[in-house]
Amino acid sequence: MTAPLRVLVTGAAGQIGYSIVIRIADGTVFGKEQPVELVLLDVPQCTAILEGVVFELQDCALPTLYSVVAVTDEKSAFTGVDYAFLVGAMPRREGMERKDLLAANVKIFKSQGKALAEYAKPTTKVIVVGNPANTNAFIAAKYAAGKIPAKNFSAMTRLDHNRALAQLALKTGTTIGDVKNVIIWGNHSSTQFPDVTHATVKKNGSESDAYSAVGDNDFLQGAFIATVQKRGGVIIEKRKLSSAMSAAKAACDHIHDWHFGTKAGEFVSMAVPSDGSYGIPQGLVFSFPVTIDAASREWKIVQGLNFDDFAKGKIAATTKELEEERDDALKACDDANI
Ligand SMILES: NC(=O)c1ccc[n+]([C@@H]2O[C@H](COP(=O)([O-])OP(=O)(O)OC[C@H]3O[C@@H](n4cnc5c(N)ncnc54)[C@H](O)[C@@H]3O)[C@@H](O)[C@H]2O)c1
Ligand SMILES: O=C(O)C[C@H](O)C(=O)O
Repeated sequence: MTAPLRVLVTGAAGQIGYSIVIRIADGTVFGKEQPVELVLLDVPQCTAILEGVVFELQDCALPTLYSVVAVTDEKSAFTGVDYAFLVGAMPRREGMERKDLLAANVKIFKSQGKALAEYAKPTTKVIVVGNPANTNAFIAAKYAAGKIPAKNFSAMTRLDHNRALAQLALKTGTTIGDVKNVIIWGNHSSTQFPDVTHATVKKNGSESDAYSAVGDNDFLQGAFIATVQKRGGVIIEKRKLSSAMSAAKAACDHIHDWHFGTKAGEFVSMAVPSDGSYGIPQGLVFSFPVTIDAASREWKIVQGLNFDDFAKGKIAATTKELEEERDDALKACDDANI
C-alpha cells in the first residue's frame, strides 16, 4: 500500500472545516490511490463538534481515509504532518476589512509557526486560509524559519483566482474550462489586482485573449476588478457568514495543484514569499502567477510579464498594504507573550 499522507486541518469544527474535510478524505485532493491520515485541530471548547465531524467522516466509509483523529493541542496536531491546511482563525463580519482581524489572528499563526518548526516534517507544505491570509502566512513562515523553508508556506488567493475565472466565463458566455491564465496579484484583500492581460478565452472553437473575447475594456478595468476584489464582502452581506463552500474548494484546488503540478501552458495564482520578482520586496507573501512542477512539487513564479501604468499603480497599492500589514503583524507578535 502507498504510505499514507498525514494531513492537518485547523479550525476543523468551523464552516470551512466542514466543507473541506470530505474533499481531502475522499481523494479529490491527493488522488483516489493515496491514503490519508487526517488530523483535525480545533480549540478545546469545540471538542464535541470535532467528534461529530470525525463520526460523520467514519460514516462516509471512504476507501482513501486511512484514519481520522480529532485533537485540541498543537503537539498532537503538527507532529509528522506532510500538508497543513491552516484554516482556524476568526472570520470577519459585515463592515470589517480582513486586516481588522490581524490583532486577533496573528498570534495563532505565531504559535502555529513555532509548532510547525518543532513537530512537523521539514518538508511540510502549508496553505494559510485564515485571514488576513498573506500576512498570517508571513508570520507562520517567520516562526518556522530554520526548520521549514519559507518556500513551503503559502496563502490562499485561489478563491480570488476562481472568482475571476467565473466572472470572465459569465461575461463571455463560456464555461470555466474555456478560460485560463487569469492572475491575482498581491494581497487577499480589496487591494488585490485581478489581471486578465494574459488570460485567454475559448469561444466557438477558437482561443483569443480576454480583452478581444470580452470586447469591453471599461468592464475589465472597472466592474470586473471591483467584483472580484469585493466578492468576499458581498457574500458576508448576503449570507451573514463568510464564504465557506467556495473557500474550501479553492484550498483543495491549491493543494491539489501543489501536489500534482499545474497543467502545461497554464498558471494559477498562489501567494508565496517573494524572491524579489517584479520588484516585490523579498519575503513579502504576495500572490503571483505560478507554475508547479509535478516531479519536484516546487512552484516557480512566472517571469517576464509586462505591466502597463494601470497595472503598475494597482501593484504598488497592494504592495504598500502588505508592507503595512507585515509591520503591524511583527509589532503584534513582539507584544504577544506566546
Ligand atoms: N483566504 C481566503 O480566501 C478565505 C476565504 C474564506 C474564509 N477565510 C478565512 O478563514 C478563516 C476561517 O473561516 P470559517 O468561516 O471557517 O470560520 P469559523 O468561525 O466557522 O471557523 C473557525 C474555526 O477556527 C477555530 N479556531 C480558532 N482559533 C483556533 C486555533 N488557535 N487553533 C485551531 N482552531 C482554531 C474556531 O474554534 C472555529 O471552529 C477566517 O479567518 C476567514 O476569514 C479565508
Ligand atoms: O471576505 C472574507 O472575509 C472571507 C474570505 O476571505 C473571502 O474572500 O470570501
